[in-house]
Amino acid sequence: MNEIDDPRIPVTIVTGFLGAGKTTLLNHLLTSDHGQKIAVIVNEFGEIGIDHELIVGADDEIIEMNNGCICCTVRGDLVRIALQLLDRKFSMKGQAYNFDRIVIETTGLADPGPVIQTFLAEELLAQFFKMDAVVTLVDACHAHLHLNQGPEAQAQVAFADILLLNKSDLVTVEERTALEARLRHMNVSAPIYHTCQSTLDVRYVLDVNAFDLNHKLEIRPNLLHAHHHHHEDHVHSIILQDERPVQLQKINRFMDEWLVNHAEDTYRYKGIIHVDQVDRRVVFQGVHMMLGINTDRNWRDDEQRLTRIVIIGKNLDEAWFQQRFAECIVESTESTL
Ligand SMILES: Nc1nc2c(ncn2[C@@H]2O[C@H](COP(=O)(O)OP(=O)(O)OP(=O)(O)O)[C@@H](O)[C@H]2O)c(=O)[nH]1
Repeated sequence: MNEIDDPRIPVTIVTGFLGAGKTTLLNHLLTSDHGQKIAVIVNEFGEIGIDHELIVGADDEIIEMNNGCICCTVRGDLVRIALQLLDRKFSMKGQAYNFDRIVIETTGLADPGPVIQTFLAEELLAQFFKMDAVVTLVDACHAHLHLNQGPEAQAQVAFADILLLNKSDLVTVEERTALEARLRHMNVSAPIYHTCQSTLDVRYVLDVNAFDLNHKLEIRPNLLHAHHHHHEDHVHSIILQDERPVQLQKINRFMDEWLVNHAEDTYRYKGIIHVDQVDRRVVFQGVHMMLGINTDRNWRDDEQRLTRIVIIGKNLDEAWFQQRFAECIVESTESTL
């Protein structure tokens, strides 16, 4: 489906480690002049939430989920809340609440994967909502500490469609550059913006369709060439790319094998596939085992047909991915058969 025609309600997930600036970003989004009504879902640990007290939206609806971490115990709650919001949006009754989009702030320790999966996997949610972007706040001052400490911060970087390097007032230009290189190695496709008080033009984070790799690659084709190898982080990105067409059955087999053997370590993957004898682009994206694949528009005459796949994961065996991908490519002598 063409993203412009997509009538579904956009969902933005705001994630990031403890204290990175998530609530500050939320306030910025709620007070900026974009003319949209935002329904906010805030997930906090503990019975009594604090964050909602700190959120400034006047008209906007703030819904708290305090019964646990959004990625573990409250997935059912998330479905229920999203469906209730939907009900109110389309309700003919007096208290209809006609919001334009949802923003979900996860706890600092949440793995955003299950939240994305919920929106992809629950049929009703997938029908009415589309993932707009996962926005990950990184505390520029403490990022190395957070990233070295445990898998959560690394996973949040891996899942990001947009990375905000926040608190840039607290670090030097050299420190920022070094951190950016580290993040770029972990997540090759997310644009990185440097922010102070989580402030930036909202057009960089809302309605960007960032979950759809196609869009991003069209804007910044060189993203795929950024490659660094100088860090020890377990999370990193792999790029599979070739101008020659791939054979459908072979790429299907490759992806089956990939999901059977490597789904757990594959946080995010997105791609456009140039399939032999097919005039339309095949696009796919997924999270762990949850894969969505479809054909979208025809290749344009003025564009290079190209397969481009980005995989972000933990301890990935790049040689295996490259080799299996290479085996899917149709040699020019075969393609006319
Ligand atoms: N110096 C500096 N402080 C900032 C910046 N952005 C946010 N802060 C401060 O950092 C603290 C944490 O910001 P929050 O927005 O509450 O962070 P959070 O990610 O929502 O925090 P948790 O909900 O605890 O995970 C607050 O005191 C903010 O005022 C910034 O760019 N520079």
